[in-house]
Amino acid sequence: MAPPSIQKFESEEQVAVALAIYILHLSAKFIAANGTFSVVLSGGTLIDTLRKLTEPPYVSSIEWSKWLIFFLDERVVPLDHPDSNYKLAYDGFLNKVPIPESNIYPIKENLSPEEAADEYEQRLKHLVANGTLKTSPTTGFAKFDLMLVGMGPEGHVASLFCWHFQQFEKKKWVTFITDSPKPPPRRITFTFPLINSASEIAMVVTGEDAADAVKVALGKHAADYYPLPVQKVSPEDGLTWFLDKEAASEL
Ligand SMILES: O=C1O[C@H](COP(=O)(O)O)[C@@H](O)[C@H](O)[C@H]1O
Repeated sequence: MAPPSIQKFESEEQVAVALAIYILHLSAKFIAANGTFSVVLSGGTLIDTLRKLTEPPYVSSIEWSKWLIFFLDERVVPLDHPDSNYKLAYDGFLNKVPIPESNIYPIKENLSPEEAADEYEQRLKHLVANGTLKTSPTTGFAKFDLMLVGMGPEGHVASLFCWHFQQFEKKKWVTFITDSPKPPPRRITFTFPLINSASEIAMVVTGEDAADAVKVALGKHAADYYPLPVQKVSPEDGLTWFLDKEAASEL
């Protein structure tokens, strides 16, 4: 993999604009190549940073009907619950753009975390089998076009946390956690082999709370310590960090 591109901006507003332009170009590129654009969303602050895509001039420059939307991790709560990443994404982004409902893949409700993870993994495998999603020839996992990944202040990504075994999963595509250190405790999450099979990953990190973990991940001593989950993000084609001034303040 090529070294990551690290893009630093003066403000979160500038990150939002740069992210919209980056996504717009990838959307056009992948739709021209495959006819669709498969996008995986994190929850958290990332959703607000996508706001420029819903505004002129970007909103009318995208073929939204070709987008396919998946969720990098999800809290095992009803889809209309305030903790649901689907609800966050729907209220903040998805209901503002014309992506067909049938192209959006939330988790199934009323299942245990283990059942919800297995069901989502089976659905992804079915979408690979019927040609909706591509497969990585190197890993055999689904190969999403773009993952939009946020990071918690202690370096977690998706629902893969420090000191929790889910970050070491090698075979499953989607796994579950019932004791997440960040509430709510019951969640499902993509695993690192699935995350790292993506073509492109944008690590979108803003705010001073993230500065210490950004320093650990990208600073000159990054290789000296036991890696944070975020340091295991390593997609097949391209990794781009979008940082605002506060998040990059310790670099
Ligand atoms: O719990 C979660 O946290 C991370 C980071 O969220 P942020 O608010 O610090 O940006 C998020 O990426 C993940 O999807 C979410 O479930």
